[in-house]
Amino acid sequence: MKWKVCGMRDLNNIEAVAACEPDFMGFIWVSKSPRYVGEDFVIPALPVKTKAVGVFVNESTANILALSKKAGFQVVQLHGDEGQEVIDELQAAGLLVIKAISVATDEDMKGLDLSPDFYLFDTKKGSQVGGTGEQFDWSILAAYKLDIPYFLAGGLDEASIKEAKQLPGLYALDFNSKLELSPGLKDLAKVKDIMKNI
Ligand SMILES: O=C(O)c1ccccc1N[C@@H]1O[C@H](COP(=O)(O)O)[C@@H](O)[C@H]1O
Repeated sequence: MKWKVCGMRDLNNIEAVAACEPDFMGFIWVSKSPRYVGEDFVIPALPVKTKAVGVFVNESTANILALSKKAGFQVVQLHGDEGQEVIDELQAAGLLVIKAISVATDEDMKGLDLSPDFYLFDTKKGSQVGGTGEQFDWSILAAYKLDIPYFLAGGLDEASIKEAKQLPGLYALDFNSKLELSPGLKDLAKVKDIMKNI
């Protein structure tokens, strides 16, 4: 099972979490987020195994591509209304694309007709996208039949691992706010627990 730690920002904390070698580490370029890295952030060297992910909400393709070169991420996570055209442009530029879908009911799983490299299913909560710290009803995913693998997100912690692993089509677990001491700062003891149990 692959795993991702998202919402990183503090350089010492990045280094400590990177030593646990998650498969993905996420950095949030959303100015309203308490985990926003800021426009001049450059991702420090990560282990070869760990892919850097830039997280965006309705950012322009041109800005994402410019930032991917300046900041150094190979994967993009899109949490807004981005459609196939944006996904195509980012993939054509060599980026892997994760398209986030907010889920509350079975209805939210209908009409998934995009072709990202991965979907990411996250908790729907009003107008908030991402970082809710709350889980949705995972039984909705029991009927998942698409060939596109997905990340599971939304309030995941160490206690989520066993049940989540049973889900069909699951590619990776995405940990964020439940591991935090404060926004953007992960509790290393919790990260190590996950590393051991994943
Ligand atoms: O964490 C944020 O602040 C955030 C802001 C905007 C878009 C995405 C964001 N985070 C992503 O949300 C999911 C779930 O996080 P949580 O575990 O519920 O806190 C995760 O993929 C984060 O990358």
